[in-house]
Amino acid sequence: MPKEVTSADLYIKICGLQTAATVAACVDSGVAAVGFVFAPGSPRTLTVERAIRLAGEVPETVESVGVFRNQPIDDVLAISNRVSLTTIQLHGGESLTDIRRLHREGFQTLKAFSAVAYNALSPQEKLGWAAERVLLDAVEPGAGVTFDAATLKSGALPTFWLLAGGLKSSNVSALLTSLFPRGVDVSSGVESSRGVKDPQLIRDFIHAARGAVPHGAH
Ligand SMILES: O=C(O)c1ccccc1N[C@@H]1O[C@H](COP(=O)(O)O)[C@@H](O)[C@H]1O
Repeated sequence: MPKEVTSADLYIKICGLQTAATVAACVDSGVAAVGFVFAPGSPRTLTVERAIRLAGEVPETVESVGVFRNQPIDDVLAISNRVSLTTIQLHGGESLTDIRRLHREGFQTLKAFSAVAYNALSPQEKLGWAAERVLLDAVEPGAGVTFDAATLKSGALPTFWLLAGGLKSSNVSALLTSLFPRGVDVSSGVESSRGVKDPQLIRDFIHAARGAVPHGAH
């Protein structure tokens, strides 16, 4: 996190939402982004029809993010347009060329890498991603598993990067003040059981994350 990031501009994304109540808990708490999972095989995967209804509850000031993994870019674009998403998060082997196409189509992007995969990029490859919004995660996204975050301390990181992977209200503060990402993304850590989001756990997480950084006026 650039050291000047304050509680007002810390980017907090809550992912895997499936109900109007949890969307409202996020929006009312002033998150930067809410995530809807379209990658198949997750307990959080929702239908396009339900996502359209939920995205309709998200104000323009909050990013509506679709989460995809190794799906054809034409399909990603079709879903994103139907749901009126603002942002596309990609968790597979998608390339910078794919990212640039999504930008040309008017979407913001988040490109996820496992920390292991990101660390294994060459300096030239890291340079290619340096200006993109990148999310650094554990190897299995959405599993609530942490990774050795110290491995991120030695190499070059993009200007805008988010930390994800096993975050919860009890560990987010220490990780924010140790790694200084631009923000955080959480799914499992705000669930009462796998795939089931809890509005109070969402509020607790946001409170804990904001408490870790200097106070800033909204
Ligand atoms: O949440 C999912 O099920 C999911 C499925 C496929 C790709 C990404 C997914 N979620 C992303 O996983 C990370 C961290 O999740 P967790 O907090 O460790 O459970 C986050 O970036 C979600 O957007």
